[in-house]
Amino acid sequence: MDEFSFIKSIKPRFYHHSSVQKGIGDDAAVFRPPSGMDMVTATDTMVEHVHFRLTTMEPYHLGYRVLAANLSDLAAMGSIPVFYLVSIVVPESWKDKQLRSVYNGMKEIADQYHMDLLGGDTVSGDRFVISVTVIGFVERDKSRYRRHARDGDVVFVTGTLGDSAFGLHLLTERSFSVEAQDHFINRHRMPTPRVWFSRKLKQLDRVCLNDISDGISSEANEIAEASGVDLHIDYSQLPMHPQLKKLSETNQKKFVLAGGEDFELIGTISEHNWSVVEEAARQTNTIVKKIGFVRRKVAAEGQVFLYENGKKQVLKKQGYIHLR
Ligand SMILES: Nc1ncnc2c1ncn2[C@@H]1O[C@H](COP(=O)(O)OP(=O)(O)O)[C@@H](O)[C@H]1O
Ligand SMILES: Cc1ncc(C[n+]2csc(CCOP(=O)(O)OP(=O)(O)O)c2C)c(N)n1
Ligand SMILES: [Mg+2]
Ligand SMILES: [Mg+2]
Ligand SMILES: [Mg+2]
Repeated sequence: MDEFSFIKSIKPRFYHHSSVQKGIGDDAAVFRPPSGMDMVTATDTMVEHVHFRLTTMEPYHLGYRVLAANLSDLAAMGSIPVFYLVSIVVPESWKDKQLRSVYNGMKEIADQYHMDLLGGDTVSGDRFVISVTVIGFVERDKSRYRRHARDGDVVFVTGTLGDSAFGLHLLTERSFSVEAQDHFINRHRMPTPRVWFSRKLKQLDRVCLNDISDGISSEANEIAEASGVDLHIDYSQLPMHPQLKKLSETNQKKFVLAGGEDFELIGTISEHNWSVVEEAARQTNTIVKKIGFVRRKVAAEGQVFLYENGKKQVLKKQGYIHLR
């Protein structure tokens, strides 16, 4: 199938959002943003051999996951997902069926949020790359910035940490005898962006949120830097699957602190508003756990301190870093 018939085949038959004036099929897409809302946009790319291998992911998972990663950024801003655009680089060896599966994976998660595919770009190249851009809306001035942490806040995190990286480890090491292995593999291939949880916080004036793509050590530091505060985190409070508790200390820390790709949220909020977080978690079936608190910074830059067995140490950014 050539580029043009492929584009025809993925063109949506209808749009969920009547604000779409022009979707796929012109030089660009056009939509009318609702009044009283701010527009939020993010983009994330997945590259073969960097973010996935076809030995550990089906094309369907690839599509699901790249959109989930983008939705996670919209969740971290407190926004409602609305539109997405997709650019692909496709090697000649790829079959039509594989490409279609990628789009089916994206559609699976897009439909959960009534998102419309508005456009993209198709080119051939020597390895598979997929880049997704998402567009969302958020009530004016209610975006959840990394700079919103304040002295006295509690620090919380959703879900459990390290599951995705442990899932990838099981897939690449082919060590398939671990209890609950399907849980870990599924968390790696089809992560859940915490969109509904973050939307339930919309009544609050201030919430600081960041999504965990690189590992909590990295994202906690991003909050500390952006807010100019210190985050104090208790290692024993970090939520983890019982299976991860059985690992050696070094391995456990590698997955939990620096594993990344969990697409959970780390946030801070005033102690006074904690009950709203608990209620949001209950209503959306999300696990949420307090893991520490925010204090005024003690050095020129905000830092993260990790407490473990009575010892306090600086927690540096460790997650996944490109262009090293
Ligand atoms: N190549 C780039 N050109 C322009 N902006 C970029 C580029 N890469 C990242 N950014 C911007 O830098 C910020 C941090 O990006 P990133 O660390 O990828 O965030 P996230 O982990 O949430 O995806 C974002 O505002 C993102 O849009
Ligand atoms: C084959 C393979 N190797 C390694 C990883 C692990 N990995 C790749 S990129 C990454 C970090 C997240 O990706 P990035 O592009 O930094 O996302 P962003 O922070 O922009 O959301 C991790 C943990 C993987 N998923 N697959
Ligand atoms: Mg990014
Ligand atoms: Mg992010
Ligand atoms: Mg990253």
